[in-house]
Order: sequence, then C-alpha cells, then structure tokens
Amino acid sequence: MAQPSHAAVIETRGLSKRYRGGQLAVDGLDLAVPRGSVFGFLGPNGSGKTTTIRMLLGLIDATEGAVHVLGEPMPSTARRVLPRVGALIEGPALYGFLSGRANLHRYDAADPTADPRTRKARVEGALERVGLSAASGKKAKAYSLGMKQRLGIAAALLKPRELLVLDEPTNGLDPQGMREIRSLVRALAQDGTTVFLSSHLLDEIEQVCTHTAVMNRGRLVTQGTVADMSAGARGRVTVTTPDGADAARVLKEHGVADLTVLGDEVTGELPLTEAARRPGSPDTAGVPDLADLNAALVRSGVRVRGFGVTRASLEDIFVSLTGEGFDVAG
Ligand SMILES: Nc1ncnc2c1ncn2[C@@H]1O[C@H](COP(=O)(O)OP(=O)(O)OP(=O)(O)O)[C@@H](O)[C@H]1O
Repeated sequence: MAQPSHAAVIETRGLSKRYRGGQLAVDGLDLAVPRGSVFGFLGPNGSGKTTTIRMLLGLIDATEGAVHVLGEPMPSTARRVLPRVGALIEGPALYGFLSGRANLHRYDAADPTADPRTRKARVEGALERVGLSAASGKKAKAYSLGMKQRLGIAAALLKPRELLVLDEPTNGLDPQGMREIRSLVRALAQDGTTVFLSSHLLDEIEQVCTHTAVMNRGRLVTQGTVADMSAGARGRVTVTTPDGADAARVLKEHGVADLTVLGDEVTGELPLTEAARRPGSPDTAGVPDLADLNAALVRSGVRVRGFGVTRASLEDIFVSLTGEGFDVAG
C-alpha cells in the first residue's frame, strides 16, 4: 500500500463495509481530503456517506481497506487522533431543559483533558464562534433546529481542531438556517480548519466547498475540486437568429453537438476543449473561444440577434456521471 500523503487529512484505500445483513454499504473507496479544504461528501440518501464517516472516526470497523486521519492509521490510533477532530453526526445530543451555555459546560466537563479553570472562557469562546452568545441563556429545547446544529458545532469546537467532520449539517434547516451554517463553515475554513461535510444537496456543495467527492450506491463516482468539476461540464450555446439553418451548419462545423432549431433559436452542446479535459484546468477552459464562434457565424452571413451560453450545473454533471437523478435513493 502507498504511504499516506501528508497533504491529506483524510485518506482511505479500498475502504469497504458490508453490514451483517449482507448489504455492501461502501465499496472500495479511495478518498483523499486535502488539508485546508472544505470537502463536500455528496451522494443521495443511502449511498454510504454516514457509513463512511463512521469508519473514518473509528465508530464502526471497516470490512476491508485502510483509513488514515491526520496522517495516522485509524482506528488503531483513535485515542491520539480523535482529540484533534471535531465531529457532529446525526444532530447533537442535547439536554433540552438546560441552557445552551449549560449544555456546553457539560460537554466540556465530560472531557478529562479539559482544565476546569479555563472552562468558562472556552465555553464563551465557542458560543461566540457560532453566534449563540445572545441566546446562550435560553433552554436548548427552545432553540430552532439551526441553533441546535450551531450548539452542536460549538460543542465540537471546545478544543482547537484541525479537522471538523459534519454529517448533513444543514439537514432539516430552513434556508436562513442553511445560510448561517454555510457562513460558519466558511469562517472556520478561513481560520485554517479542514471541514469535511456530507450532504445530499448539490447546490450546498457548490456554494461552500472547495473540493467534492460524489458517492453513488456505495461507490465513489468522482472526486476533485469543485472548480475542475464545473470546468469539465459542457455548456449549451443559444443563438437567436432568423437564419437558423445556416447558424446550425456553422455551429456544427465548430464542434457544437446535439443541435436543435426552434423558432428563431438555435441551441447546441459546446464541445469540450482539450484544455478542459486536463485535470487542474481553470474554470473557463471548458468553453471554446465564444468570440471566435460568434465571428464565424457573422462571417457566414448569419444575422445574430442574441448569443449566450449556459454552463451545466453540478446536478447535470451528477446525472451524466450516474445516469440518474440526484434524489433517487441508492
Ligand atoms: N446498521 C446498518 N445495518 C445494515 N445496513 C445498514 C446499516 N446502516 C446503513 N445501512 C445501509 O447501508 C446503506 C448506506 O447507508 P448510509 O446511512 O451510509 O447512507 P447515507 O449516504 O449516509 O444516507 P443518508 O443520507 O440517508 O443518511 C443503505 O442501504 C443503508 O440501508
């Protein structure tokens, strides 16, 4: 087996989990989470995300394969590694009759390495970090779901952490709650914490993550930077013109595929340039020079009234990779 690279805070090789009932929930997963990334672990319900996270944290044993977290093999070094990792899995366990602040005091007191003399400062610091200082005296049962999630993250932040693992942190939140968690994740990443979060929401990954891995039915479909993934997506060009047939011919000569002419609109799929096929190509590399395409149309006598490009979304990419819609259960 290759040595784990130091740039990766999470690295798995051939990681698999077969549950007792025979279900292969995770199948030969090779994951590499770069230090400093906000890594979106994406997949429909039942695709194996939670099972993977449980193996990463040593909560369940892998059937096969290896896991390194912060450069150390798991679960054998869990005692050394886990204090450097904050985790929030399936919502925080809170005492509803206690205030948010009192809940954090309890969490802190449960940590034998936490110095009681500095507890107050740690708790206040964590409340401040997640924006709950003003609401810290309220009973946790009166918190909204988003506030409960933030309190859970505060509990995970009572110690300085190199890595934060969040399982579906925005699940069940309203749009405002989702925005709050997203901006908290961004702020944590800016402070240098690597954040690994699972989600079944593509636009969430697009908005907050630098990197992503896509799971489907227990297998890794793709992983890389979000920018590369978007660059790999083809766009569609739309030309508005009274000369539809000529426009379609010229576009076809320039590699535009899947052409349709409807009224005065001609649309087609842009070709992938060579540059876009290379890993690490910039976001714009997937689109041929649109000015050249437009000029070619005009040179051929096509009267161009409108010219636009829509880029494929991550959702389109997901569908093209897996051949199915994203909300389908695995
Ligand atoms: N304890 C278990 N015993 C047997 N099968 C399980 C167990 N936990 C999960 N599974 C199965 O393993 C597969 C992967 O489940 P997992 O919870 O890891 O997916 P997920 O991507 O996290 O989905 P969700 O977003 O719904 O939580 C599913 O088919 C699920 O039914």
